[in-house]
Amino acid sequence: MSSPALVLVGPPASGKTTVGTAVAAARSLPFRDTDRDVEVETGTTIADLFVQQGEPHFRALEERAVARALAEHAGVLALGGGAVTSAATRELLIAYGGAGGTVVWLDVDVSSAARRVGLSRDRPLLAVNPRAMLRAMLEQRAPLYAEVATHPVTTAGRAPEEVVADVLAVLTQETAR
Ligand SMILES: Nc1ncnc2c1ncn2[C@@H]1O[C@H](COP(=O)(O)OP(=O)(O)OP(=O)(O)O)[C@@H](O)[C@H]1O
Ligand SMILES: O=C(O)C1=C[C@@H](O)[C@@H](O)[C@H](O)C1
Ligand SMILES: [Mg+2]
Repeated sequence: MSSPALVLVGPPASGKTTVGTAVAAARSLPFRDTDRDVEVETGTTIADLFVQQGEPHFRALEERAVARALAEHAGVLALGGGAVTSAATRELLIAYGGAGGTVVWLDVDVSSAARRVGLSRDRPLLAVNPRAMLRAMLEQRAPLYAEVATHPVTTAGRAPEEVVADVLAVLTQETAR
């Protein structure tokens, strides 16, 4: 059993994969992404899982993947954008944060997120009217990210390098405590 050096939460296109990969490289830590874990476990893509099995099935797999990664991954862990919609996952994250873990919420505004998503079709929930979906997601989920986060970090209008520097500073500050 181990626990992550850092957990990243945030909406789609907030930069979890981009920032998480860079932070992990800077600290020589392994990077893990629960979306990827679910894809490896099922041998399919998240987009196909949504279409073929439905969102509730994906959410159940995601809940298990998050619990497993929180228990065994010692590096940087990025969660799927909607992972915090599970009360069980929020409880695990709050316990991890309470025990000294670091949960960074990468916050983003609707316009930046919409621009970053562009015409990508990899995100099933954003396949139709991405801007309106992002707006609703950001509004509904902000309190959930806030509930589990130990450190909010804004990414709106900021280059990935700036966000990476902020997250590294959070880690340095937490290690010194
Ligand atoms: N701070 C930033 N400024 C501008 N573009 C960014 C920033 N962070 C990430 N991006 C770009 O936005 C896109 C989405 O980023 P990324 O895949 O890291 O987000 P994510 O949070 O992992 O999304 P998902 O929840 O879908 O996995 C990528 O093309 C990335 O290069
Ligand atoms: O925001 C969401 O609900 C999602 C985000 C992605 O990371 C994937 O987990 C999936 O596309 C659902
Ligand atoms: Mg990602």
